[in-house]
Amino acid sequence: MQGVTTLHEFILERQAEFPFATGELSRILNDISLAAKIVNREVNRAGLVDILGAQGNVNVQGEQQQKLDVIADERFIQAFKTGGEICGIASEENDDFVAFDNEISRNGKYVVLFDPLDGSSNIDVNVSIGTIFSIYRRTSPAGELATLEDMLQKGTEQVASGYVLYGSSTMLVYSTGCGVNGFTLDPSIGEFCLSHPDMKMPETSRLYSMNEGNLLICEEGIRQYINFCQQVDPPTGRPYSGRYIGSLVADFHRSLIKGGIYIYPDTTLNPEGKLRLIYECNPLAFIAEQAGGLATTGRKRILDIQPERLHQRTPLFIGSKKMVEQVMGLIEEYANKKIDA
Ligand SMILES: O=P(O)(O)OC[C@H]1O[C@](O)(COP(=O)(O)O)[C@@H](O)[C@@H]1O
Ligand SMILES: [Mg+2]
Ligand SMILES: [Mg+2]
Repeated sequence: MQGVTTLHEFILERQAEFPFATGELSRILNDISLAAKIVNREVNRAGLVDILGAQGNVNVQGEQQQKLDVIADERFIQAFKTGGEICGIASEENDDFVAFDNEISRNGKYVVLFDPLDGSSNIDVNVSIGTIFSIYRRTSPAGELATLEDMLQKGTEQVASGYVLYGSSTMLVYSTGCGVNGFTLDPSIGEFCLSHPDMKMPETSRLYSMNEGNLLICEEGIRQYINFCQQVDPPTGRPYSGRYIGSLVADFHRSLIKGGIYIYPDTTLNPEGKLRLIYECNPLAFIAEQAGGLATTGRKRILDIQPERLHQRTPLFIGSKKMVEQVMGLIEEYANKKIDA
């Protein structure tokens, strides 16, 4: 089709750049786009069919599972089970990882870790939500069942990651380590089409994003940073504007396009932070770095963290390079002041 590149075509074009590519990763990306279209259909008609509200269970995160959390989880697991490229998965919604125990899948080279529905608190109020995914090569031998070690790899080992944003339009954004590209779903043809080639995150911006309800229970350096953003100083474009959607995917997507910083710190109530390292932070950190941004715990690079547990949480400071560097500087400065005091 003149001038339009579909996701499928783009994946095949990029695959051709890797002489030894077998097509398995390409098929996984296509499986993800198909499952995303099915979930998108459910999201779009959520108010018309009985899929709003809570499912009635509490998940391993201690959260009330929403019906759409479960539906999205099932749709993606179904997509991952069939292809044969994937030997196992881990989902934010499931207590344990799943090793696919059939002959074809046992020979699959990859594992997928995912947050099937991100922004669950926004489902019922028709605010943008998403899906986040992360793909690794297995470390266990082919032919055997996938293992916990396959799931607990450092973020630096990702071969691909991305997210789907179910918003005013539906987008799929991903990276295989050669830049970041965004595709918009054209409902009239049912195809994701290249709309945001080679995405670059601006180095700085006037947008900051944090649930300020946590300001009194996080560390001083962060309060000082938010205070800096809110100071009146026209020459530096301050006060900056606060933006907080409450769906990580949507807040991240805005930062990717317009620049900005998203902060979800550890607090006295959540000493580890809230967001999940392997389902949420690693995949977005991979995208952020590929687009020229940064992702840290406030002290350490997210992608360098060695995961120890499936549902491990971490503080997250992600976004424009200069903004993340500035808040890290303040965190260190005030932590040292506290020590010296
Ligand atoms: O309500 P809070 O504490 O601000 O947390 C909002 C954050 O929690 C999340 O909803 C957690 O993700 P899930 O919806 O997948 O559980 C993020 O999307 C969002 O950024
Ligand atoms: Mg989430
Ligand atoms: Mg979720």
